Formats: sequence, C-alpha cells, structure tokens
Amino acid sequence: MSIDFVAGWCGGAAGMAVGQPFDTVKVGLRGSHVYMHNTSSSQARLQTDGLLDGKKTYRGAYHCFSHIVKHEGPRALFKGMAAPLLGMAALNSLVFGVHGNLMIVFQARADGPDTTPGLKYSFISGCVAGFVQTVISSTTELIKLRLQFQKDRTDLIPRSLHHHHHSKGHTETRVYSGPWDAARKIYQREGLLRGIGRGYWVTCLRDVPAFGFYFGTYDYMCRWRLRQKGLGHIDELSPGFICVAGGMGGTISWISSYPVDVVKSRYQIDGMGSGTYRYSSGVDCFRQTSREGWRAFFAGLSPTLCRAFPVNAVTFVTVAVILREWRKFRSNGS
Ligand SMILES: NC(=[NH2+])NCCC[C@H](N)C(=O)O
Repeated sequence: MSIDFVAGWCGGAAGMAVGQPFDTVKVGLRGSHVYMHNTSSSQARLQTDGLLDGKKTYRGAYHCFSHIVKHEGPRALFKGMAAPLLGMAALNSLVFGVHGNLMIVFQARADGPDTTPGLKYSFISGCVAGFVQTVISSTTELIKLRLQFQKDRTDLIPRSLHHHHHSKGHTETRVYSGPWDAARKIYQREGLLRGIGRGYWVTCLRDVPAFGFYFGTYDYMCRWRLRQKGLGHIDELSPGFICVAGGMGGTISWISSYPVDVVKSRYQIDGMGSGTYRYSSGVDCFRQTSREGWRAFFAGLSPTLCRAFPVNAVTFVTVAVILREWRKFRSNGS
C-alpha cells in the first residue's frame, strides 16, 4: 500500500531533522561525531585517508573531525551533503515502501489472517528493498564522496586570512564546484557506466545484505518483545522500544556492511580529477586495501555508529507511529 511509502518518506525526513541539530549542537559543544547523513565527512576522509599523497593525515575520529573544523571550517563537514540530502526522504520512502509491500505479499501467503510472515521474510524483503534503492543511492553517494574527498585551497591558507581569500581561493583548485557540476564532469570525463555508474555493484554488495540486517534486526527485536510481553501486534509496542529496535537495526546494518562500505568509498573516489585509476575493479580495490591490514576496513566506523543509532531510531519510530495511526484510523472508519 502507498501508506508505507508515505511513512518512509516522513521517517527519512524526521531522521534528517534529528541528525541536523545533533550535529550543530555537538559541533558547538564538544565536537562529537553525530551526523545526519549516511556517511559523514569524517567517515569518508578516514576511509580514504592516505590515498591522495601516501601519508595518513588523521590519527583517529576525533582528530579527523577537529582537523576538518580547524583547517577547513565547520562548513566543510557538510560538503557533499546536498545531493544525498535531497534524496534521503525519497530513498527512505522507497526502502520502507518496498519492504512494507513485500511483507503484505508474504502475509497473504502465510496461513490464516493473523499469521505474520516469518523473520526470514523480513530479511528477504529488506534485501530486495536495499537492492531497489541502489539505483538512486549509488550515484548520489558517488557524488557526495567526491565532494567530500576534495580538499580545497582553504587547507593552505592560514585561518586568519580565510575571509580575504574567500571566493577566489575556493574555486581554483577544486575539481568540482557542487553536486551538479560533479555529475556533469563525471559524465563527461568518465562516461555513463564507468563514471556515473561507478561502484554500482559494490553498492549492491553493501546494501542488499545491509538492508536485510536493517529490517531483520528491527523485526527480530520487535518479535522478541511481543513474546516477552505477551502482546499480539506490533502497534502495541511502546515508541521507546521502537526507538531501541530501530537504533539497533541501523547499528547492526552498518557493522555488517562496513568493510564493503570502505571498499565502495575508495573505489568510487578513484580516478577523480586525474583520469588515472588505481583500482582495476572492486575486487582489486579490496585486495589492495587488505594490504594495509584489517583495520583499514573499519576506518571511520565510530562516527558512523554514533550517527546511525539516533537517526534510525527516529526513522523507525516515525514510520511505526504513522502506520499505527493509519491502521487505527482505518479500523475506526469501517
Ligand atoms: N549500511 C547501510 N547503508 N545500511 C542501511 C542504513 C540506512 C539508513 N538510512 C542510514 O543511513 O543509516
């Protein structure tokens, strides 16, 4: 039903809204690492650290975060956010819409009207939903990553002089001036499949299992709670519990897919600007990265998880409340 798409849309928007002030507040107070979108600047920089000049710039998540703020200004934290930001509500709508509707299909196949489809169906529906959204997320993340990865000249100018050199220093050394410019240049320089579609299969490899675990974990926790409390329907669970289950869904999803996410980030920024490629394929990127040791596959995990819990808690609780109210409304009406 279309209500799942509407609820997903609202959930995505709410997740964004909660991520935003989190970020602003934490930046002002202590410089914690909670971000509103999928991958933060710190995450992207940590994942790809050393690829440009062969030396590591950052000592850890906090150092990376404060380094960006100090040398490039807090605005640099939001680099590359516009494209995925525009798409996040749409993406969530697609994910929750596909998952919800597949669950209805599986429900229809289950025996009897109140038999819920098994946990494995939630996992499978999540995988399918994850697959469907790659059509959008692969390219929006490609653009976001490239904007995040580029270092502009503000790096080199002393902080006190920033305002004097503002507009000029910026555009000269940058590869892309914004998301649309990036899309155009990637298409012109690298083509449609190899450029715009760069990393598509790696994105699938990340997102198919990631969204299986996303919904699988959430559903597993809800079912456990229903049994424990002797309740019959998910609408009876408290919003507080939905937040915990949603936050865990986001967390487990990111942990399970994180190494592939690192490979994806590295592979998608490869060839940027220079036209020469370091990796011949996603597999080659994996092989070369593994030479740095297993830790390379977890670079940037901590800021990712700090963001994932609250954002997905709010996303799931928003979706659940909308669906619950909708069901209430419908059953009163008839
Ligand atoms: N590794 C993943 N992409 N997992 C899916 C999580 C999606 C969720 N919207 C988030 O940004 O946290």
